[in-house]
Amino acid sequence: MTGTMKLAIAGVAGRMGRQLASAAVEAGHALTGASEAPSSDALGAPLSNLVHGAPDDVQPQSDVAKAASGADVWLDFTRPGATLDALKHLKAAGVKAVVIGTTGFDAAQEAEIAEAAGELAIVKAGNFSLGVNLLCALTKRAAESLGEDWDIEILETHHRRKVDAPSGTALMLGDAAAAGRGAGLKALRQAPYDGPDAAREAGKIGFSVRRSGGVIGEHEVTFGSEKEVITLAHSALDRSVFAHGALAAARWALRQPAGLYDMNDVLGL
Ligand SMILES: NC(=O)C1=CN([C@@H]2O[C@H](COP(=O)(O)OP(=O)(O)OC[C@H]3O[C@@H](n4cnc5c(N)ncnc54)[C@H](OP(=O)(O)O)[C@@H]3O)[C@@H](O)[C@H]2O)C=CC1
Ligand SMILES: O=C(O)C1=N[C@H](C(=O)O)C[C@H](O)C1
Repeated sequence: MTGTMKLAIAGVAGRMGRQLASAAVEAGHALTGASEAPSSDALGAPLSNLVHGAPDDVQPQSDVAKAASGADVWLDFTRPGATLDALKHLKAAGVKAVVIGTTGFDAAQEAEIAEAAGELAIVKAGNFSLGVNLLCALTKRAAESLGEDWDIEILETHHRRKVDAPSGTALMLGDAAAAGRGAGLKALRQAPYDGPDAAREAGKIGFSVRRSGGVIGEHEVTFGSEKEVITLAHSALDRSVFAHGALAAARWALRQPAGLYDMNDVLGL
């Protein structure tokens, strides 16, 4: 499918919400609706107040059904509770596809998303940038090639306002590394290094987290043996990379049957 998509953006006043709205306007898509938290100052004000070039006659709503009405795609980069609440209303509102960028879901919440994918085409990713998705493929490949005597460690750095840790991207990289070792991350995740008995366990995948100022997102995977270290890394220099990836995912999802997809499916990686 080419041409204009009808889009609704959840959490439109947030960092990613604004990026998504601005990328959608730039690409000529129709912004038919937007949501915000019940306490948000942005509720009821024209979307053009938030994003240059956005329509004057669309206002952020706290009611998901109203925000989603008329949209083909719901783009959601908010908080786990908000995303799950929205999923309950989207099918009835006529939405065909959903793009979820929100991170920080627990296992029970992941299961709720999988259930919603029984009736909606959902693309969910902890990172929508091309670079990070390629980095995941490279990480899997390196983990396949290197034995347990190469320690896998993942370091992520983000801005001081990020609430979840480790980042969704770090967990994607951990999943990729674990898959390369023929296992799941649940089995291979190293307990945090903290306290008097915090030695590394052979074959485990460790995570370190930094929060600092305005850093958009930096990820590093190291494979360390006794005598050499391989480092694979990615830095996001602009949030628009996530928004452009999300719009590509939206376009792709509109052509798919109901199901749960990720960026590997969209990019054919
Ligand atoms: N997958 C990817 O490529 C990327 C994912 N992310 C993820 O996206 C999420 C959002 O990140 P970011 O934009 O930086 O965060 P922000 O806090 O800037 O934005 C989130 C927005 O959602 C709003 N919100 C909260 N509850 C609701 C609700 N019930 N209904 C509607 N809106 C709501 C917030 O409002 P309020 O502030 O008033 O609570 C806020 O405006 C995070 O989970 C982050 O990790 C971020 C970048 C890329
Ligand atoms: O919260 C953020 O900002 C980001 N979140 C995503 C994550 O949790 O990995 C993606 C990106 O790194 C920015």
